Amino acid sequence: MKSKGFFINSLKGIKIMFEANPAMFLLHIFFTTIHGASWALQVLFMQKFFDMAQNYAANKIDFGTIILYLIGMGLTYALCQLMNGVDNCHARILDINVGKRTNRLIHESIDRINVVEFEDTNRLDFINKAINGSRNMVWVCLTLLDLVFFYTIYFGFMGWYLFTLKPILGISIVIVFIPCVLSKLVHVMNFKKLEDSSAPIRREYENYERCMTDKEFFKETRLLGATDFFNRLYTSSLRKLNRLVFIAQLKKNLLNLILDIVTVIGYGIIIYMLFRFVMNQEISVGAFAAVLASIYRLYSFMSELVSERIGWASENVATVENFLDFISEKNNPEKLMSKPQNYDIKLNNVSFIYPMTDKNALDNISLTIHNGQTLAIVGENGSGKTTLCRLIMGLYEASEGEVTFGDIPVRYLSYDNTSAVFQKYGQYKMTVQENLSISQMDKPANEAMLMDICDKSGVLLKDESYKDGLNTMLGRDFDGIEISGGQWQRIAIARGLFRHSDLIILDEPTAAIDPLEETRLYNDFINICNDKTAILVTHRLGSAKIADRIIVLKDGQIVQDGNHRQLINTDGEYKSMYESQRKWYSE
Ligand SMILES: Nc1ncnc2c1ncn2[C@@H]1O[C@H](COP(=O)(O)OP(=O)(O)OP(=O)(O)O)[C@@H](O)[C@H]1O
Repeated sequence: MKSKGFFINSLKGIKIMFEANPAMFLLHIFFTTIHGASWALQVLFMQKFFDMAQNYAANKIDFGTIILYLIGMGLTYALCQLMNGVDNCHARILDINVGKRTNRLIHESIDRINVVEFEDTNRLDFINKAINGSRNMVWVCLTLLDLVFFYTIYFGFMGWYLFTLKPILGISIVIVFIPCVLSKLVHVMNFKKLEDSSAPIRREYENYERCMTDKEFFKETRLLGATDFFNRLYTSSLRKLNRLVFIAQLKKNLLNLILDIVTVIGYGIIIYMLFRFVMNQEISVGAFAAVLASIYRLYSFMSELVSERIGWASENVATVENFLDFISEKNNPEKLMSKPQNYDIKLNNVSFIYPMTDKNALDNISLTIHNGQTLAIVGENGSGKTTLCRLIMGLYEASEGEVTFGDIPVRYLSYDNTSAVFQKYGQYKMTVQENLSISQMDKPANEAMLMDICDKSGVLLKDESYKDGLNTMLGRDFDGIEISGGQWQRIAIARGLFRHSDLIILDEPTAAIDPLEETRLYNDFINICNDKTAILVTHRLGSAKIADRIIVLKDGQIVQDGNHRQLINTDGEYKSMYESQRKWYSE
């Protein structure tokens, strides 16, 4: 799709900035305008002061008058510095203020998208850029606002001022600045090329660095004695990157040198012209001094605008466009309907394919799960168990066929009254109580109930590690305690059990839990789940026995369906899996 460009995206962003806080936005425009005008005023006062100083030397004015002009010039200097500070500081305050709105917009948009989109790396890339865009938006928009209300005022004034002094001065200054603008533009373009070509190498060496230093990897890397290996790979990709940067820097510096020489020659010509004009009394001494002092300022504002401001904005405007596109997407209607009473869950010829893959993860599944039933789903790795659970929860939409609760398609239903313990569960760095009651923070927590759930899930609050009971902070990030993988899993189970639900899905909830506790938990599940529909995914077939019904998945299809007794008496997938696990324990 064609990019909408800097202006259109900035205008859209400016609308969001205005809506976030109209008063603050207008105040910023006011400050920026005064800031631009203050530099123009300074040039005028400087000319006046030097002209008056000449008059004073010729005894045309008294000392008091020249002092007044000196004070006036000092005040315009002070105003410039003051407005510089106020403008910059207010821009930061505006950024924080608008940030509240952009953050909310991005979080609402993320909440609206289909969960399956997180499985698509292109889409993930887009979302990450949109998140960056939400942070960059204010600064990209401020570039446009400053261009209009600061730089245009200052450059416009200087153009007018020089032109009225001597038209040739105005024109020469523009000509002298062309090499400066060109060099900055070439630099920005080269930088972009360098970024594009170095991005994969950068990813490569960051990956090798992570393999040596990241908490997740470094123990294994050290144990395997692979540090040297990664170090070599790291050094080699760093060398490639350095070479790219060196060539880009060399080109940039050579170009800068040539263009700087052109600019210096141009300066020399302008100063010579100024000298001639003042000697011929075509311009005043004050105008000579004011122009001389302003050339440097003009140059620095020009290079700041082109290389820093516009350069940065043009590099980042694409992320702002992603942000604006993302927040205007309306792809996923809000799930609003409540579930019907005593519903059966029906899957009618359901198939599902993950984005960017070409094979169905689930293939033409038809299944009815009766209200209140406990269903175990078993099968080899990759047979589709987790995917089936996600479709039943309504997190993913079927590619073909339909999942219904009663007669209502699951995509129209809210997630209320559905609870789950995920295979990859969240480790929220919060207190035990917050971890458990995260699904109903708007209601006061029932402490007795929380304690009971902790007891049932094996979260041993009396244990000395949970020194503050329910208020114990978990995770080192916020000075909490570190707990083991199995203990985190028990917290996740407790969270799943605490949530009020008529459907609970447990996707391998006990993989990290010791066998004794696991047996106790499964025995308790029967009681905990007796008034709900429960779906349990497990690799340990001994625990599948507690279910009323077991289905066996293979290559995305149901290959067996029955209770433990029926399946164990039938030659098939379940019996062979069960026998092989049993042998492991009995031999
Ligand atoms: N994010 C994904 N993107 C693409 N394909 C995926 C993704 N997740 C799973 N798959 C594929 O879908 C199929 C089913 O995966 P699923 O995770 O549902 O299996 P599973 O039975 O739960 O496996 P396990 O027992 O290992 O947890 C597999 O072939 C897997 O490769």
